[in-house]
Amino acid sequence: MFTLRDTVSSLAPARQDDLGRTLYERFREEPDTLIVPVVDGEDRPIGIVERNAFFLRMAAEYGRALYANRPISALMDSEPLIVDADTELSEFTTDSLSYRASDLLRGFIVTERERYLGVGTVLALLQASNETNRRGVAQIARLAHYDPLTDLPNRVLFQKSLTEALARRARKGDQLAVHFIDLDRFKTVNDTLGHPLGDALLREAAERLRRCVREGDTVARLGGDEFAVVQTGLTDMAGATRLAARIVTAMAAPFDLAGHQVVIGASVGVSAAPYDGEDVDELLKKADMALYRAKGDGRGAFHFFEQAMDEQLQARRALELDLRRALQDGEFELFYQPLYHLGDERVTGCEALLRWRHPERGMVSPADFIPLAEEIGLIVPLGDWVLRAACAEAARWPDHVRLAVNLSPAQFRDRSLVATVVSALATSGLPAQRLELEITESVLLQDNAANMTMLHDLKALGVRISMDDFGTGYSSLSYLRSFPFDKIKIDQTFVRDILHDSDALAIIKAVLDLGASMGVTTTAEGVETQAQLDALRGQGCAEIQGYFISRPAPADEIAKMLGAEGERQSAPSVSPQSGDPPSPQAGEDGMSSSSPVAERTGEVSRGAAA
Ligand SMILES: Nc1nc2c(ncn2[C@@H]2O[C@H](COP(=O)(O)O[C@H]3[C@@H](O)[C@H](n4cnc5c(=O)[nH]c(N)nc54)O[C@@H]3COP(=O)(O)O)[C@@H](O)[C@H]2O)c(=O)[nH]1
Repeated sequence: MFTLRDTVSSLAPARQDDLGRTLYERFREEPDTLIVPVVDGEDRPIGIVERNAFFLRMAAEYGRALYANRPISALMDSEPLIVDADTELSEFTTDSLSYRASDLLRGFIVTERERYLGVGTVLALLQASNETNRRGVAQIARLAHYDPLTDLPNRVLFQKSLTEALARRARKGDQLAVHFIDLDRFKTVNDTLGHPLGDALLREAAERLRRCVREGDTVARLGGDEFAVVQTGLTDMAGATRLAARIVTAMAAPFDLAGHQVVIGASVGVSAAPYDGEDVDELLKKADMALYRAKGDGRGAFHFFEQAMDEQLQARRALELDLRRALQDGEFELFYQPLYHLGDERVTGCEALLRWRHPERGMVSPADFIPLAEEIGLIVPLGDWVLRAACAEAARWPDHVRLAVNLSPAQFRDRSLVATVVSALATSGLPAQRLELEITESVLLQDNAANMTMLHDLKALGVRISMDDFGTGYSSLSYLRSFPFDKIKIDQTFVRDILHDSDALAIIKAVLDLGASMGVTTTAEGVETQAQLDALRGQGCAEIQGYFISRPAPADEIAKMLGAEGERQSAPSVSPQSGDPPSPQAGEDGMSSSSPVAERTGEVSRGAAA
């Protein structure tokens, strides 16, 4: 066996490029790692293989760079060949070896999740290669079926075991269960205590799983913190329930990691044969769906597959595909809802609210797609688009009208948020003082220190920061102390109840007092009636937002309304003679084709004329 050091130092200095040095440094940190060099037919090193998929992929890149004798940077952007995850290792027959070897020489990338395949491929390469590499074959062969960290069967062997167990089940006529297990807080352990302790945790988790099952069952590590069990010889599902519960209990017990007591827990999804199918892929897919539900139910639980999950997942997948396409196809648009100053009696700002005009579904509410966009990471490009489009629009409004934009916690995780805001302001020419960014306390709940730094950076630009949905979270008050917010927006649930719930009124009064004592503007959201407006005015509320003033409206209607307002000499009154609440037939703002927005906007204009 060779070390990476040997491999790298055998290369001409010009070839010891940045990537080589990176690999070298990483290897120095984990010197026990199995390293096998891969050479081409003429004994030239073309890469290395290591048990970690990251290195394997880097090795393929490295080999590609060496082969082509070009700098790595020139190759990073080229199109990689992604090997199909379902390719069977048996496909690597003698005849296909040279073909596969040439693939590596051209440079292919093994996806991170399919390590076994990478190992299998390299095995094939090694077999095809010279005597030097044959020494690595035995170790690599074991890696093709076992996870080196836990010594459990890997995904390939697991699938093979499940296939065999299903065939036995069919002969005997008994039942079988597949348990998909995902550790709940493993990533936190890895991130906070480091990878060596993360590895120790995985080894201990594997040991606990081994102790949970009976002889004849198969426990496997599928990758990362995912494990699976094939439970055989069942007469009914009670046995599967007992095993799933046993696994949850075993994983809930604290792990002792070099003196650190760590509690993580696990979620389990279960599918069963013959009820959920007789096919390996189908059973795995259904156990995975059940696991998704178990995680959604708050983790540390198990769930059996139910048909409804399949339908929900299909619907979610369809929405996800549509959502990814929608941004490219320009199906998103922005509506704006005025914020009205009760003292000045004029519109002092507008909140940008995202709308999705779907070609078949019609208007889709942001409440229905923003959580999904957050989950799949699409909120970052979508949020960028919102910021840029809204700033460009607001730059055309009168100078005293601010723009409010909602930010998701996921946009803070991206770390490029401040740069995006700077760029949106610069491109649009909107002064920073006219931009208000609305965040909820969840931004401060997650990764508090980093998010707080970003908030301070944004404030330093001159941008205003509002605390949205105030009163609905866990500890809003403590968050108010932790950051100098410019505005507090009282959640609409309190405004809705202001007239008939003394608690809601008391909370609103308290928040208004708090805002006044802190010198922070307070805005009441969701004002729908004159009576609510009067009650808020009576409590000294400065600014309101809600259907009573205007529903969210398309940009051109808002521009017209602001233009009309700007032309007025006298301040408008927001006490329409009728004082009617919006019609219940009016429909959701922007969610129907006959928008009531113009009507409500007209009402503000009518107020202006009054
Ligand atoms: N991260 C982002 N989140 C966004 C963006 N655009 C919207 N959102 C969030 O989606 C949620 C639902 O928004 P929407 O359906 O637009 O609802 C807003 C208003 O229409 C509604 N509203 C306003 N006045 C009234 C009223 O009088 N009655 C009533 N029943 N509803 C009213 O309230 C929503 C505004 O909420 P808020 O943001 O808390 O001010 C919502 O959580 C949006 O934040 C986006 O671009 N990015």
